[in-house]
Amino acid sequence: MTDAIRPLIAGNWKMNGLKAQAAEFDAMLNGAADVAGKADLLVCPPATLVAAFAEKARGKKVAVGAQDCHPKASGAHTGDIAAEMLADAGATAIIVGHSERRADHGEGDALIRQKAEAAWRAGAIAIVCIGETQGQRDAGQTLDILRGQLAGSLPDGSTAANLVVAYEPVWAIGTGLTPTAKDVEQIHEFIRELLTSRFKAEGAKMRILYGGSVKPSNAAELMAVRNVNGALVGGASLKAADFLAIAKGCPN
Ligand SMILES: O=C[C@H](O)COP(=O)(O)O
Repeated sequence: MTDAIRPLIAGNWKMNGLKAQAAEFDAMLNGAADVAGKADLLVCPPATLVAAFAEKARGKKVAVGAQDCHPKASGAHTGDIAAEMLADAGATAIIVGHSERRADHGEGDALIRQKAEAAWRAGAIAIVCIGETQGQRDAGQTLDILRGQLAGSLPDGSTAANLVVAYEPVWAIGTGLTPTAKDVEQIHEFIRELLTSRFKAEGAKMRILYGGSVKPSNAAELMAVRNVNGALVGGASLKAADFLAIAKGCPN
């Protein structure tokens, strides 16, 4: 029964956040108990803040994650960060394949799959992002794109415990635009069918997050959609009040 899946509200701070923003994270920690009945909370700050946030979050109801990792565990890869390093800093989940990494760094499905496996190797959950661009949507290619990204990015061995899928239409990210609830329902149902077909019972239990301009004013409608098991939140996750309000919007 997919309806019994506990929602996850994950905040992706992207390339935002200095030590001074720790006060906003403190406010999230303070407010988390009020929304704990609604959803699990995860904040993915920039890598520079993972260790400090994880230390603050110890014993609290907010997990700390990271936004990307290198597929290898160590080696001569200047500027890169291994999943093991992020886990060592306290990250329990790692986002991989975000559309901004696909676009800015030319990351493809095969690399993203290796990164998801790297997250597992380090003991972290992989949050694998998929989503179509505006051009692909206009060309009627959305389902083909999503099918291909899922097939290529998700490793064999994915389970409800080690993998989360985040559907993020690229045209909805940071634009204030969102698909209609009906569109989200159809696409999440399509993703669920593919997950169940490949991963059987585990696929039926996997979380499928929606991401793209989620905010307090639209969270309740989006989170009530069948097969939407939480959100991957960008801009609105930088403010504790908005992030917590989004979690409050999850159905009981
Ligand atoms: O990872 C988060 C998504 O890219 C959504 O970003 P946004 O909430 O700012 O649209």
